Amino acid sequence: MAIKFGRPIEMRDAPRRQSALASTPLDLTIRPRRNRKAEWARRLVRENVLTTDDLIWPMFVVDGHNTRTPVASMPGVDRLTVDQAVRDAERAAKLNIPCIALFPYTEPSLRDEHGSEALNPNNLVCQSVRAIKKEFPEIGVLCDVALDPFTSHGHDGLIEDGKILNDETVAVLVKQALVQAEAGCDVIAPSDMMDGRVGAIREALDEAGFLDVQIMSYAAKYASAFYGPFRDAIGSAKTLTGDKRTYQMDSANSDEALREVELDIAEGADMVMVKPGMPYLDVVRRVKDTFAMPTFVYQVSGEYAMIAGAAANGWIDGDRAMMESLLGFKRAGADGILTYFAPKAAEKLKAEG
Ligand SMILES: NCc1[nH]cc(CCC(=O)O)c1CC(=O)O
Ligand SMILES: [Mg+2]
Repeated sequence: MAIKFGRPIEMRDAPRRQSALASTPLDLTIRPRRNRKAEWARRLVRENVLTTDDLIWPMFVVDGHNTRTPVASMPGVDRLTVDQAVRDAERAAKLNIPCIALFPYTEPSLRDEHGSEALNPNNLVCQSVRAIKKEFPEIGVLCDVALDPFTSHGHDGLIEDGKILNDETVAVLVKQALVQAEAGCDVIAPSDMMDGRVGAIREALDEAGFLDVQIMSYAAKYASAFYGPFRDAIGSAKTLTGDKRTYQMDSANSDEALREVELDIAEGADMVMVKPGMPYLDVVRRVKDTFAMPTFVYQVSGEYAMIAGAAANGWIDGDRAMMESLLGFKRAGADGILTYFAPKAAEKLKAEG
């Protein structure tokens, strides 16, 4: 079911012919439509642009060989075995996408209460980083730091008596970050929302000599229903007990986002992120205006699924909705966007020249 959207209807500069619709013109000095009268004029006054430089491509990796498994709730997104992740990294490099982000689907048998597999220097993420950096050293690789892909309970941290422990979790996250840096990761991205983890990770990275490894903190990360498809993709949807509201933020708040971002900057974050994206554009704008930091936004799995799913049904024009949503992040002040649309958007931008 293809959607047909309009051929361009442009205004004419020539005086209108006599027609039944003609009437006396309104006495308007200011007619904002003049600046929209033709594509060249719209281009001239356009305030924001999306370029390939704005994109970070998140990928899911899984054990095995030469296999791509579709994620049912994310049409167009696959789980990739390491060799296939390298192929997609090649596609990213060819498209000039600056950075990719890696998320593992961990075999259920490797998940435990403490998320021990996160510290295995040969886990899927570390294998992928090594394989990708070996073939494509010029592409940036970002690694998520959190325990949820590795825990049997699906939480980002350690649990005791039903409570997520902060400081004990931070100690494990520090080790996870070091293991990833050792594997060659360029950007450490803590997504767990424990207090104090950015400072602890920065200190440990510096002590270990990883002075140039950047930290992009998921600084204002909300407890969101839009993470559903991601949890399918990494296999934590079925195992997750309860919700993440004691560590991820309440969606009613935005002053709190500023306090969270301020702390992460003080602790050494090089870049900050707001997540999810579309329901939180106001937060992106406030963060950018307040701190003038490199500010990123994550268009999360549920946002992707809404657009890709509606497009697959022929309910919206998928390409246009994709580009409009990405430009919206730029307009809100984001310097970059983590989005599953990255390869598609980059291809479109390339084709448009
Ligand atoms: N801490 C893990 C993590 N890192 C990124 C996402 C979500 C990304 C997406 O939905 O696309 C999540 C899920 C969660 O917090 O439950
Ligand atoms: Mg915080």
